[in-house]
Amino acid sequence: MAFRQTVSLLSQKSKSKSASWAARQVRDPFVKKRVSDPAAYRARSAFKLLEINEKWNQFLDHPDVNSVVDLGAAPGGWSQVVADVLGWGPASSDILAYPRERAVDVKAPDEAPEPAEDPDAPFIPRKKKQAPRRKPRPAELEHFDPLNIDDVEQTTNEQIGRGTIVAVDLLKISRIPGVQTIKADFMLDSTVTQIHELLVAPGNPYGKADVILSDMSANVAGNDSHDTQASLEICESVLEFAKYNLRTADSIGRRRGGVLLIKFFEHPLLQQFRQEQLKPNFNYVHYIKPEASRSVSREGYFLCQGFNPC
Ligand SMILES: C[S@@+](CC[C@H](N)C(=O)[O-])C[C@H]1O[C@@H](n2cnc3c(N)ncnc32)[C@H](O)[C@@H]1O
Repeated sequence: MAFRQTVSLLSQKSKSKSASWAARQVRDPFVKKRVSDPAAYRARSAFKLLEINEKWNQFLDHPDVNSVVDLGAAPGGWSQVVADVLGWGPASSDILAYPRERAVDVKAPDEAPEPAEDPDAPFIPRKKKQAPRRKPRPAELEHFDPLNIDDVEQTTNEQIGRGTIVAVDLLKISRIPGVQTIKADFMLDSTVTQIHELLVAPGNPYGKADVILSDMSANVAGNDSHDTQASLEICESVLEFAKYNLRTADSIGRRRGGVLLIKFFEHPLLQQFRQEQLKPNFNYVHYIKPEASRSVSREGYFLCQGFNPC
C-alpha cells in the first residue's frame, strides 16, 4: 500500500514537472522565435551563439576564421550558425530539418560590417589569396541538391562554402552541410585525435582551429558540488585541448584572433579557473550571460579572445 502511494506521488510529481516545463516552453520568447524563424535552427541555443557573436566583435565572421570546432554540438544549433557564417548555406538548407524548396527561398542577410579592430595591430599580409567569403546566392543553392547526401560529401569549399567545421557530441548529430560530425566522448584521447585529423587540410597542415566552441554540459545531478566539479572538469579539458589545437593571436596577426567560447556553471571555483587558467592564456576574457540563456540557469559563458599561451 505504502509502495502504491509512493508510486502515485512520484507520478504526480513528474506530471506537474512536465506541465511546468510545457508552460515554460510556451512562454519562452526564444522557443517561439526558434519555431517561427525561417532559419529553422534545431535548438534554441542557436540564439545564444548568434547573440554572443553579434555583441562581441562578430568573432565568427572574420575572413581569417576557416576552421571551427564545436564541442557538445547536438542537436546542432550552434553548428548550423557556424555553417551559415562560413558560407555553407543557411540553416534552412539543412537537409533533414527542412524540405528543399525552403532552401532557395531564404534571403541572405546583409554582410556583417567589419568589426572595429585594434588600430595599432600590425598588418600581416595573407599568405594565400582567397576568394572573399560570401553567402551562396539562391541560384547557387539551386545547383546544390541538399537531398542528395553524395552532393554534400563531394562538395568542395570553392563550390558552396569554405572552411572546416568539426562537431562532436556523445549523441548523434543529423547531417548539416559543411559540418563533419564525430559521435564520441570528448574526454577520450581517441576523440581528440579524431578531431585533429579532421582539422588537417591543405591550407591547415598542423590542424589548428581558429575558433573552439564548447556548449558541453554534463547531466545536472542537482547536487551543487557534483555539478560544479563536472563543469570544472569539462572546462579544464577544453582548455587543455585549446592549448594544443587553437591558433595563436600572433600567428593570425590579430589581437582578438584565436577564440575559445566555453560554457560553465556559475561557482567561485569557476571564477578562479577564469582568473588562474584562462586569463594568463588569452588577451581578453569576458564573462557573458546571454539574454537567450534562462535567468534561472546557472550557466554562463567565458569568451576568450586572442590566444596567447603563457
Ligand atoms: C546544451 S547541449 C548543446 C546544444 C548545442 N550547442 C546546440 O546548439 O544544439 C550540451 C551537449 O553536450 C553534450 N556533452 C556532454 N558531455 C559530453 C562529452 N563528454 N563529450 C561530448 N559531448 C558531451 C551532451 O550530449 C549535449 O548534447
